[in-house]
Amino acid sequence: MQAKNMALNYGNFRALEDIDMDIYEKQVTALIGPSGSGKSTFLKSLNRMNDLVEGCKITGEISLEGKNIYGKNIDVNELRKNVGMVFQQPNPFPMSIYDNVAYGPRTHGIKDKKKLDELVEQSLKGAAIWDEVKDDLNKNGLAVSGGQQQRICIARALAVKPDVLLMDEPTSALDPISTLKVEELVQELRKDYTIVIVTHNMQQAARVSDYTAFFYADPAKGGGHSTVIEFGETDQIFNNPNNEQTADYVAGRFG
Ligand SMILES: Nc1ncnc2c1ncn2[C@@H]1O[C@H](COP(=O)(O)OP(=O)(O)OP(=O)(O)O)[C@@H](O)[C@H]1O
Repeated sequence: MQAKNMALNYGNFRALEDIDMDIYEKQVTALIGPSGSGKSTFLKSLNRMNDLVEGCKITGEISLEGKNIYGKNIDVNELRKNVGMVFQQPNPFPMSIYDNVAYGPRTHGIKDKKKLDELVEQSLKGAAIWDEVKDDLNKNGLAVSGGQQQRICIARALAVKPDVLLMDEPTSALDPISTLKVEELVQELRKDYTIVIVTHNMQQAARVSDYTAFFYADPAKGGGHSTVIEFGETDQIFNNPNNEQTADYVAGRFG
């Protein structure tokens, strides 16, 4: 995916501006930056989740495989099938584990039981939770641990076979062991998916990502007007940043 001269307003509040960024295929891109620097806002722009926010206006371009996702004739349901999302709080639907994962394929018209069984198994395996739940597929998706719920949500996102997976602080509500499992999973998933992950955890960004974008709102601009002030390979951003704010932030000196 690619953002070109992208800017976003919530009403009169200019949250993001001058965003030019490549999101490389089958790589993990981490979005880091202080609270309120627009990381989630940018992430949600990548599958048009901000369409649901009244007064939100986006200019410039965000493209998926060369096609502007804000252009004419874009089917937003199709876009969200290609660009899936996992949220900060695990949010399984109040239904069985099986139905959670089969939900997306069913809404896209797949009814065949054998096909659905296959997809559910594949997706739960893809989310590294099959072994833990395979004998309990009828159990309510909310009746398992938070870490398992999050992997069920990842399986639910994988079930519609997206190209891109957006993850908004996917481990911030999880214990350290579940966090590690999700981090290991991200390492596995990057073989097949393009992943964009928002994280406040610098070690996590350094561990799981190939590229890192540092979002920053210059206080001199009086709030908002956030932009990506540095983008590069994660190693470079963490070990040899070009920008003073990036260096201070990754060293934990503010934020
Ligand atoms: N729906 C909204 N309406 C108005 N302003 C919003 C809305 N959502 C976010 N904002 C503002 O946009 C700016 C960017 O917010 P955003 O949540 O994207 O930042 P963030 O970097 O993800 O923060 P955090 O790390 O705290 O989650 C903030 O100033 C926030 O108050």
